[in-house]
Amino acid sequence: MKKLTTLKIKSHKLQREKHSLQMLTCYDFQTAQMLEQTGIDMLLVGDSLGNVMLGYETTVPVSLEEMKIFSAAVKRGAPNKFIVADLPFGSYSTLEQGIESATKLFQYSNVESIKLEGAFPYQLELIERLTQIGIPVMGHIGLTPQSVHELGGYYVHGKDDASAKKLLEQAINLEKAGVFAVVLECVKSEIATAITEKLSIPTIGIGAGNKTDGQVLVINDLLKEGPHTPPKFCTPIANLFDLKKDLITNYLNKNQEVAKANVQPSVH
Ligand SMILES: Nc1nc(=O)c2c([nH]1)NC[C@@H]1CN(c3ccc(C(=O)N[C@@H](CCC(=O)O)C(=O)O)cc3)CN21
Ligand SMILES: CC(C)C(=O)C(=O)O
Ligand SMILES: [Mg+2]
Repeated sequence: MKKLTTLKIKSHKLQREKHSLQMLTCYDFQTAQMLEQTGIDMLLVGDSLGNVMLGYETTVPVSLEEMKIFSAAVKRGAPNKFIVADLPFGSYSTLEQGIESATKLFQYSNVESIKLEGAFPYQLELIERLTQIGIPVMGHIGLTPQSVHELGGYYVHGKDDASAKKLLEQAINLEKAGVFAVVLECVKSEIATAITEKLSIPTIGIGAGNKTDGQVLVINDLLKEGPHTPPKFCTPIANLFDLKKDLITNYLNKNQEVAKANVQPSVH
């Protein structure tokens, strides 16, 4: 399968009845090697790596250096996939800082594009500037986890008229600013559908119903790599945590038996 391009992604609307854009997060070399051999459209080196790879409570502590290391590893494992890397919290707090951070992440890791959260005026300007430099940008609105402390928690957005109107405006502004696609995270299904109808670029949903142009999930949630139940919008297709735990436990027990059998019984 040929690697996607921003041009192909932008024209996805023309064939959206035929194909849903499928995206999963990926953080490491070997998982990237595995996904490289699947039909997946796009990989996201999400700042959710802070949660699932590094054990941070939120995505807020994730640094640009960490994003650079994981993004470069994923690119080495999946050179023929279209890769998006998240700009982390605090790396695009001003226009100039955002340009510098995005350039560093993009150039170092060699990924195809970057993603940033929000649609405030300075962020729209940042998106315009980045696309002018040659860095494709994916937008992200609704639940923007980097703002969890400001938002006051993880919840579904677009529940009332004012919030729904704001989301639609943000999505339209992002498209005007030049994003090639936009993530709608935890957006009320009806609003996500309305945004999807309105935009000419694809929408990628997570906890936003099933009418978006594509879907993204955290791969560790999908495979249940951790001990806790994933967010309710994700139904795991496996339980790798228990599977790996049982395999290792069996291996340890077998080794103990072999070790015991090898020891000469002591004579009393
Ligand atoms: N492992 C993981 N999966 C994710 O989907 C994810 C991350 N990490 N880190 C970054 C953000 C944060 N996200 C989150 C985090 C928590 C909820 C959550 O607690 N949801 C509640 C429902 C909240 C409500 O509706 O009020 C749930 O029970 O699923 C949702 C999305 C999505 N992203
Ligand atoms: C949940 C997705 C959209 C994300 O931004 C991440 O994994 O960091
Ligand atoms: Mg993210």
